[in-house]
Amino acid sequence: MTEFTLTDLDRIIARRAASDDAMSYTRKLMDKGVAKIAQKVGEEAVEAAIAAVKGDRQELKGEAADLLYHLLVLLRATDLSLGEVMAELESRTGRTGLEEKASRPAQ
Ligand SMILES: N=c1c2ncn([C@@H]3O[C@H](COP(=O)(O)OP(=O)(O)OP(=O)(O)O)[C@@H](O)[C@H]3O)c2ncn1[C@@H]1O[C@H](COP(=O)(O)O)[C@@H](O)[C@H]1O
Repeated sequence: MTEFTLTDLDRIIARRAASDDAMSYTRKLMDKGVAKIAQKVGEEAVEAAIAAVKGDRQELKGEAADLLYHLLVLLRATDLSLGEVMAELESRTGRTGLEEKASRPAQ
């Protein structure tokens, strides 16, 4: 199990989005704007769904990675942070962060 997280990827994306490296796919996507990034998210979501229905787990893994990467780029392009989305997900658990941490077994 890798320790690499969406937060780690989000930090990489932030650095690349702020760079002026013409070779950066992230930078190029940001330059194309929200509509193009949103289109990529839609395409990757459909490709992931098709892979799942086909039962192709290897393909689903790749498409899911593409989807998460493009979704994080979309959040950045729209000034919505990953933290805000995680807070929304946390609120749906009916718990506050403090309660969740308190209920975890001691390490
Ligand atoms: N996780 C990813 C990642 N996933 C997918 N992709 C790119 O997404 C693109 C999707 O390919 P497609 O064939 O669907 O798209 P395309 O034909 O190239 O482009 P369009 O014409 O459709 O816009 C590919 O070029 C992939 O390289 C990614 N590009 C970058 N990252 C991460 O972002 C980091 C920074 O990348 P750069 O910005 O390129 O330095 C990398 O180190 C990775 O960690």
